[in-house]
Amino acid sequence: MENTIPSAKFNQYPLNVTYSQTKGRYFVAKRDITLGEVVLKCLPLSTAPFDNHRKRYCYTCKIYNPFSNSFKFYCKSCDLCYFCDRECFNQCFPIEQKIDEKNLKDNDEKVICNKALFLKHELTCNISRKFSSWNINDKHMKSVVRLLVQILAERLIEKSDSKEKIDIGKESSINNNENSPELNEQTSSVFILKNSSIALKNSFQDFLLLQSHYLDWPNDIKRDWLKHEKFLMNLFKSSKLLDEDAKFEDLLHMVSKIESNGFGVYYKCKGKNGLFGRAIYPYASFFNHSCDANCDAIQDNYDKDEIQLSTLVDDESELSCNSNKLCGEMKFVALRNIIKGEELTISYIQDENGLLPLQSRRQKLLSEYYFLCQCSKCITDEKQYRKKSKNTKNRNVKLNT
Ligand SMILES: C[S@@+](CC[C@H](N)C(=O)[O-])C[C@H]1O[C@@H](n2cnc3c(N)ncnc32)[C@H](O)[C@@H]1O
Repeated sequence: MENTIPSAKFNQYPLNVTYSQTKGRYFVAKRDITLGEVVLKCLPLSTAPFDNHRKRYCYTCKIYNPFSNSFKFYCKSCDLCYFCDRECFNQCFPIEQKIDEKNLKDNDEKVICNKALFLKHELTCNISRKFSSWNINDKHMKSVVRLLVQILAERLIEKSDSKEKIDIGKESSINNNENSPELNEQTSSVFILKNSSIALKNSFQDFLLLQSHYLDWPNDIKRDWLKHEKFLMNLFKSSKLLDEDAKFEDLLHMVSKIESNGFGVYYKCKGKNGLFGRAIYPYASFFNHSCDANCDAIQDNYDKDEIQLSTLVDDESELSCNSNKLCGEMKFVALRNIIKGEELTISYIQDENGLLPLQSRRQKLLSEYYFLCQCSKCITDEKQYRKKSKNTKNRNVKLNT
């Protein structure tokens, strides 16, 4: 793990990645940081809404509208990808909106397509349909696999060199390419990749470097997953998202990486937070947990209080979110002044008032994340606890003598 410290990636931020044997890789402040300062901004590698939230989540701009029953634009084939407006829909479905460049007038806006998004949908549309037939009640398992599908599609997109930029309107072979997950060169030269944010963008390789706790899983959890080995391996291999020689254990390590490093994605509505899915931000995964965290995550994109609502046709409340398309950007801010060299941490568990006792905190982290917390608060509390129980023992010995 210490060999995989990508410190150079974080040049523009006031942090470095370092390593310790007990806590793995983690962030430290490379200078003094002041309260409220942004220490890191990241874009997600992938996001997946929970099934019952998918109709209010925009596949393109990643906005969530809790006031809408369902967005009007969606993929009828998979019924999984919904879009908040036509512009977002067009970015994912460029064929229907193809513009003949010769007929384009000077003032006409070109349709800008997000090639990576288009390819991702092409690769996952079929699998998403088959996935709906997976008859399980385990919502957690289902949502983890949904996210894994999106992440594995990233691998193929990266292989296809998605960074090439070119205008839509040139001849495309996409129509002949409907069922093939193999991405040919012509396909990849047809779109503009829209990526204007300065937030850090992760890659599939970054995901692979994340920590897995698969080997620490209790047997009953392993058994639960094993029950679905045949269905899942068939699903991933038939869609070419997994290579033929991949083993189920490889898949379970990826599942564990999602569980140990995934972030809940929240919307804020009338002052309350609601969870609508999960996402993976590999660079943000260098934040270790602390029971007295000095940083917190803010997901700007989902803050409904900052997004204008406008009433559109059919009396349906829809988002007017063009100026807010942050594509799921998450930023991390300092919760207090932090001095150079101090570890930067966030909290993985809900204990806002710091009221949970040491044993409960550690038990929660062990059962949900499979690690024994070694944060400075737990170490201090543990020392005090030991001292107290030693004093009590001594007192009891004295009383008995
Ligand atoms: C999101 S990752 C954080 C980065 C990780 N240290 C690494 O090397 O990739 C979460 C994992 O880091 C380790 N970790 C995080 N906080 C910790 C803590 N307070 N004490 C011990 N280990 C911790 C655990 O192994 C946990 O599963």
